[in-house]
Amino acid sequence: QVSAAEAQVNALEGLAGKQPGTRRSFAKGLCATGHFVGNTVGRTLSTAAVFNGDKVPAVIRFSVGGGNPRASDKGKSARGLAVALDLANGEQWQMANLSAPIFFVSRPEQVVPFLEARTADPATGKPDAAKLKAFNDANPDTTKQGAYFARNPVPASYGATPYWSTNAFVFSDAQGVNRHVRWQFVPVKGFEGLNDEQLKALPDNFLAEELRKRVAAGPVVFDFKVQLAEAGDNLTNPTEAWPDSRLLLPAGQLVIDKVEADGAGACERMTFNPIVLPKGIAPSADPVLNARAAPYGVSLGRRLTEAAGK
Ligand code: HEM
Repeated sequence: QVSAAEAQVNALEGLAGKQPGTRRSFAKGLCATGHFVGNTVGRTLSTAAVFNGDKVPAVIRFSVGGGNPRASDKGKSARGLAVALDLANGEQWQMANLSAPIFFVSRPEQVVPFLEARTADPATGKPDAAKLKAFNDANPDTTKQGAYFARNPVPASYGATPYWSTNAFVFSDAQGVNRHVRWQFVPVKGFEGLNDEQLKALPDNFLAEELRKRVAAGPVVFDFKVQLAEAGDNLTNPTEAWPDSRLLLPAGQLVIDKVEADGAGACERMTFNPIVLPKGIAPSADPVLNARAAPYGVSLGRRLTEAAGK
């Protein structure tokens, strides 16, 4: 009997091929460190101690989507920003955000068939086009994230693209009011994209070195912005962004001031489990969010035991 989480991780391995010792999703990446500082808006929205205004140490990982640790940095695919904040009171806030406002499935049950429809048929070495079309036709919601990446430029830097929670969370304030939110990390210096000519001139691996150079010249800073849901917004489907007209409130900043060498750093031998949250922030009922803890654990277990040669 294979659990849903094991089946999801198996399907990620099926698509990317077995890549021992690395994450089964967002396999390519590097560690960084810095800190988070919350502000008064954060304190108004949530009682979480992370917003108290003190510097909260952050372990960070930037990544490229997919299960291949040798993926090109030039792909029209996701970039990831994972953050683990160690609060002075002993709590942790872990998150794994990506460079699109939406995710590729509405429901966890779609993950395995989505990946399988894109996996090469051993007979032809290519995905079965008819199978992919049938899946897409039956699940049009799963084509929206790909369309988002296709119409947006490839980011020039890990430090110059926004990242979204995509899933909704619940912030609780001191009066006991609960608000559904989604958050974004927005680079204070703005988005930098690459045109086709610039892309051609770059090697497949440029993001890690670019980030080291950028941070050597000065800290990379993201505004942490909280988007508030209004009545009628879909709270449980991460393929549906909320309208841009929703209030978007800056509640703090993430500062990155150190980038590790390839393969080094605290982010390597841990996972970023998005339902590890401080008191004052809770998971929403989004089924995709609640399905994330188990496969992250499965992937961590597999890669750590492989790395140990077990
Ligand atoms: C049921 C749906 C999902 C499954 C099965 C899944 C699976 C995974 C797995 C297996 C990993 C590797 C974990 C590790 O080895 O540490 C991972 C990492 C990641 N996932 Fe998901 N995921 C899901 C949903 C999402 C969503 C909704 C987002 C949107 C923000 C997301 C963003 C990321 C990012 C950015 C990472 C890399 C984190 C890091 O750098 O450690 N995932 N996911």
